[in-house]
Amino acid sequence: MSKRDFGLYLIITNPSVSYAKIARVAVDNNIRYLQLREKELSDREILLAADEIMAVTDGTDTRFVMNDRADLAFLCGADCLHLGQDDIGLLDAKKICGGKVGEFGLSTHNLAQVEDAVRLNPDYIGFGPIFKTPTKKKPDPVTGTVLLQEAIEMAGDIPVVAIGGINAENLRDVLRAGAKNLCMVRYMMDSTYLEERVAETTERMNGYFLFCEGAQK
Ligand SMILES: Cc1ncc(COP(=O)(O)OP(=O)(O)O)c(N)n1
Ligand SMILES: Cc1ncsc1CCOP(=O)(O)O
Ligand SMILES: [Mg+2]
Repeated sequence: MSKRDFGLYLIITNPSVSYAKIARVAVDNNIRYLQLREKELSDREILLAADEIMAVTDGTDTRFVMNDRADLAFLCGADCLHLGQDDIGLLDAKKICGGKVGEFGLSTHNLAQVEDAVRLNPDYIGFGPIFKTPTKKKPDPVTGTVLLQEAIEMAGDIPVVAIGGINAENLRDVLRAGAKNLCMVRYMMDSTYLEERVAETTERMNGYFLFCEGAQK
C-alpha cells in the first residue's frame, strides 16, 4: 500500500442509522473519506446532514466529502468535493470553492476517462461500476476487475477507489485485482450493523495486504 492509499471509503446513501452515528463509526475506524451522497434530499436537508456529520468529523482524520455540488461544498466548508462526469469540471469547481475545499475526487467509468482524470491530478479517482449495481439509477457499463487493474496501473500515484456492486462475497476478487481503496454503498448502508461491517471489512482488507507483503518477501 502506498502512502497515498487509504483503504475503505464510506459513502452515505439512504442510511439505516443516523448521520451522526455513521460519522462516529467512520472516525473511530480511521476512515479517511466519508461522503454524503443523498440524491433525494433538498439542498437545505443536505446542508443540515452535512452539519450533523461535520460536528463529529471536524478536527479528526476523517474528511467530509460532499458529492456532486461545489456550491454546497463551499457553503458547508466540506473537506473534499467529489465530481462525476456530468458535474461541473474540476477547474470550475475550484473557482467556486475558492480554496475553502482542500481536496477533490473524480469519478471515472473507463480507461479514457482515467487518462483524462490523471492529467487533472485529483486527490483520488473513483472507478466503476466494477459489478452490477442497483444503487445508481443510470449506471455506466460494468467494468469488471481486469479493467480495474489497468485503471490502477494507469493512475500511478493517484489512489483509485473501486466502486459498484462490491460486497462481502466479491471483495477478495477486487483486492486480487490490486485495489487498495474501495467502497461498498449498499453493504454498509442497508444494515444497522454498520460498525461490525466496517470493522470486519477493514480487517479483511488489512489481512489481505499483510498476506501480499509476506508473499513478496
Ligand atoms: C468515491 C466515489 N466514486 C464514484 C462515485 C460516483 O460518482 P458519479 O459517477 O458522479 O455518480 P453519483 O455518485 O453522483 O451518482 C462517487 N460518488 N464516489
Ligand atoms: C455511486 C456509484 N458510482 C459507480 S457505481 C456506484 C454505486 C455503488 O453502490 P453499491 O456499492 O451499492 O453497488
Ligand atoms: Mg455525481
